[in-house]
Amino acid sequence: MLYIGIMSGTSLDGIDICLVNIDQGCELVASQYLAMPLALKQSLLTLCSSGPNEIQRAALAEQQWAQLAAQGVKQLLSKTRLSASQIRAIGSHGQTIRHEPAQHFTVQIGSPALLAELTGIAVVSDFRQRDIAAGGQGAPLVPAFHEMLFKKHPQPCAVLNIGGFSNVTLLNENTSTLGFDCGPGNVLLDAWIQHKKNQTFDRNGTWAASGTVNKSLLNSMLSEPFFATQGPKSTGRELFNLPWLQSLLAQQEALADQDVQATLSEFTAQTIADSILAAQASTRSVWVCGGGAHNNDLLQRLQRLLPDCLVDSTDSQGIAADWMEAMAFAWLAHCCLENMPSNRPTVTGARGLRVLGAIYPV
Ligand SMILES: Nc1ncnc2c1ncn2[C@@H]1O[C@H](COP(=O)(O)OP(=O)(O)OP(=O)(O)O)[C@@H](O)[C@H]1O
Ligand SMILES: CC(=O)N[C@H]1[C@@H]2OC[C@@H](O2)[C@@H](O)[C@@H]1O[C@H](C)C(=O)O
Repeated sequence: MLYIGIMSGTSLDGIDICLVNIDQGCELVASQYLAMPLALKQSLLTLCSSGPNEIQRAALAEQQWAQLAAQGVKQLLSKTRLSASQIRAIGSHGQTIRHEPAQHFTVQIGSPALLAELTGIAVVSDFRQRDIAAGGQGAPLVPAFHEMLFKKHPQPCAVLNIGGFSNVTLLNENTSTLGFDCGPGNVLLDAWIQHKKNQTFDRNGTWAASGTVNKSLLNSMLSEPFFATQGPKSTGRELFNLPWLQSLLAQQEALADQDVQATLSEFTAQTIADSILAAQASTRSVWVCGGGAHNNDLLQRLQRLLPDCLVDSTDSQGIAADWMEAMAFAWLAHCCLENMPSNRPTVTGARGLRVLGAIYPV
């Protein structure tokens, strides 16, 4: 059965759209990336913190987001010569603009009704709400998908997504799947290079590699209480953002800009390595996906901090690192339509297994 998965992640770089065939597994058929137009990126970013007239701004931004996503779906259908009627459903994550699990809410916008109307395809969306209602974090949700994809791979292993934030799934054939957000992924690296060099990201981590890690800044970042807590846990831009970094920098001696980037890269690698070792010290392979899988500097630091593990992209396992999350949301839509629970209570802390998603039929 053919499904479309759409992910618009916390990096706000763009919308990932993929076409998959779901049978026994989940096979990637085609994909389409749409860069986020600057004005929409700015509107969405502004909605990530409180401000005037939010409801109106959110309602307008989600219409623009749905128009863009629908355009991408049409491009994908035209290049694969498929018609809307051949697609069972779209699984659309939408765009997270708030994530406050401690206050029992998370907000993803993306007007699934408009997306269904514009594409003529049923849409499954609002995946996080039921898990939150059941007392869970509502994130991360990809662990069930990783569990399905990697069940035949040697375990114990970890599947690591480095997107705006990083989250890990720990698989061990003898125990229940674990998973949690490790902390920032690319979000601070992106924010710092944007602030200092007006570039959207540090390609291959070259700028970070040119700097020197500052121990004092590193330790002050690592002392953030989020890192001392065990899972279930998830995080977002509410906690880790440019002002968070700047408030720590204000307590330091002045540092060269590239040294801050190097320290951010080391910090990101260390929070990931520490959380993998704390939760599953027996891990021997770490399969990396998400945009951070392209950051050589970050992966080298991670490999150095995890000397007993093989750290490599999921590409090496035949699973496209860039499309993992979009594929996951196609599969989550399938689970919803088949009435299959897709949260993992050991990951999110929900009271039990739940079928996730709301259906917007055609
Ligand atoms: N060649 C590269 N070198 C370094 N970093 C890269 C490269 N390509 C992508 N990235 C990073 O990956 C980010 C995008 O990753 P991704 O698309 O996985 O994020 P996302 O979907 O927003 O994530 P999530 O929802 O998991 O937080 C970019 O913002 C950039 O920081
Ligand atoms: C609330 C939210 O959007 N969280 C994202 C974010 O990006 C990475 C990490 O933080 C993860 O918890 C989650 O996304 C993936 C798709 C998940 O739910 O598994």
